[in-house]
Amino acid sequence: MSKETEQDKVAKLRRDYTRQMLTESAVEDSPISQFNIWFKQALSAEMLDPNAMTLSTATKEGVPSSRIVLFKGVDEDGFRFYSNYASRKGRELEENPKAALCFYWPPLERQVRVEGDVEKMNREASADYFRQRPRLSQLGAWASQQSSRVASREELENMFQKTSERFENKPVPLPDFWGGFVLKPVHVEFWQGRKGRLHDRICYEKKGDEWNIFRLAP
Ligand SMILES: Cc1cc2nc3c(=O)[nH]c(=O)nc-3n(C[C@H](O)[C@H](O)[C@H](O)COP(=O)(O)O)c2cc1C
Repeated sequence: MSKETEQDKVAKLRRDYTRQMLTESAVEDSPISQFNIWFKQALSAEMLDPNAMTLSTATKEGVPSSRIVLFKGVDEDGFRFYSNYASRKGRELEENPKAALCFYWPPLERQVRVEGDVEKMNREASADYFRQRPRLSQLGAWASQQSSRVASREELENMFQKTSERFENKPVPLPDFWGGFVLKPVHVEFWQGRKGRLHDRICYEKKGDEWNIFRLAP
């Protein structure tokens, strides 16, 4: 008999989802209200980084890329996050505003998917948020030309040092290349893991000002 390889072990990794269920009649009329309920439960559950979400963007040719960013709030306008406008994601959003978000909360056996168009936040709102960031993060935003090549770690640290000296004893202002984004959802899906892979998938799709609610096969 041949020995089980690491690859075989990986292929066998799975678990059953049995904790909860989700039905069309139990969800809120608005996906934002439904998200707020689930996010509150995620915050109360034992897990690291419940506010980490995968953001997927694409070039105008449709070449996709994904990375984690931190969720910073939501209201009827959309889901908020912050980044460098000149970064890869920033450049992709400039040429193609369509994007998707994905949250995964393993202890709750839940996933939330959000799709829509992304807009830049207004400067006052970005500045309000930037003021609340720790000083080191504010300096880091100035020091890092996010997603551009750097020759070495040393170069990065030198940039940080120069930035610290530049703003010594002064408040760090909002860089013009940094700020918030708002993803305005048109499609939101709530996924609850269920037994035997018969998961619940309840979706919201925007039609005018209304949200249509329907179920998808798992
Ligand atoms: C837990 C976690 C949180 C992160 N939060 C942010 C964030 O809020 N904003 C951000 O620009 N990058 C954040 N990053 C870094 C991004 O994943 C990514 O490396 C960076 O934004 C550059 O991506 P890009 O080259 O695709 O633009 C985070 C990474 C991790 C792992």
